[in-house]
Amino acid sequence: MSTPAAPNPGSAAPLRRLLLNLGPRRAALLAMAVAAPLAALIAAAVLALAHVPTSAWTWPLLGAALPAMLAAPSAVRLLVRLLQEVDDAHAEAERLALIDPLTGVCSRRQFFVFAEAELLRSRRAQVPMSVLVIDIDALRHINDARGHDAGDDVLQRVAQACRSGLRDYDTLARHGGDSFAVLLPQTGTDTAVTIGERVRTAVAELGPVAPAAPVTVTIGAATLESGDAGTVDTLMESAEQALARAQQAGRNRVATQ
Ligand SMILES: Nc1nc2c(ncn2[C@@H]2O[C@H](COP(=O)(O)OP(=O)(O)OP(=O)(O)O)[C@@H](O)[C@H]2O)c(=O)[nH]1
Repeated sequence: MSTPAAPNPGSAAPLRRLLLNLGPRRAALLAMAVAAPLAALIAAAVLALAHVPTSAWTWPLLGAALPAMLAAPSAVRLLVRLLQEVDDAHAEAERLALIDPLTGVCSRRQFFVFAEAELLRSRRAQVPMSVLVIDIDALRHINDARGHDAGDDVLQRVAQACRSGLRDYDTLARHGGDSFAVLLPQTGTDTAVTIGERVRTAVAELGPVAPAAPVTVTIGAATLESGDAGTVDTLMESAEQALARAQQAGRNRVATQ
């Protein structure tokens, strides 16, 4: 999935970089701080002209206000554009915090937000919940043999294959460089293993994506039964341990905690 390039504060000119780092609220305050004296100066000059044409203040005020009046439209346009950039940069940063830019699946951070909410829900409803940790086998070899772009392509296609094996209400997330995590709400161990097998088969059926060898994944599954004590972290640890066992047993398989 291609994503629009995010505005990069690091490469912007100093003033723009300063504004991009401000955040929308402080940027709006700064804009007001700049605009207010400008508007006051212009207003004072207009008043001086209208009411006291011969005052000693008239010509100095006009002298100061004239460049400000001439520059005002461009200054306003510039401010509006910079404020828009600040807004866009922050919207993009927020989007990147929620979504993995390479594969388009949920970010790891967002996965944990959903998992914590699901844990509360499953405790209240007294139903189990499960997670899968899906690790791509030998991605390092693919990167080394075919290059990083081929590895990226594998990651994207594996993400699509995983999605095809999941239900609409399961959440697929990028968990690490070469791994994904899946949140399976209201799901016990047997169903978690069935879904894990479906995902594993969908990936195996991709065939040889980049190198001659087909791409496969190894999956660890873990379940928090209703009534179990435990946290999202311990649940994920159990899935990681199951994954390690499946890898030791030869990869391209699903194991439970
Ligand atoms: N192309 C690409 N490679 C990545 C990305 N993130 C991590 N990797 C690569 O994934 C590989 C992970 O290596 P390992 O932890 O040894 O895992 P592996 O080679 O898949 O081996 P096993 O998982 O043990 O089967 C490394 O080569 C990383 O460079 C990414 O976003 N794109």
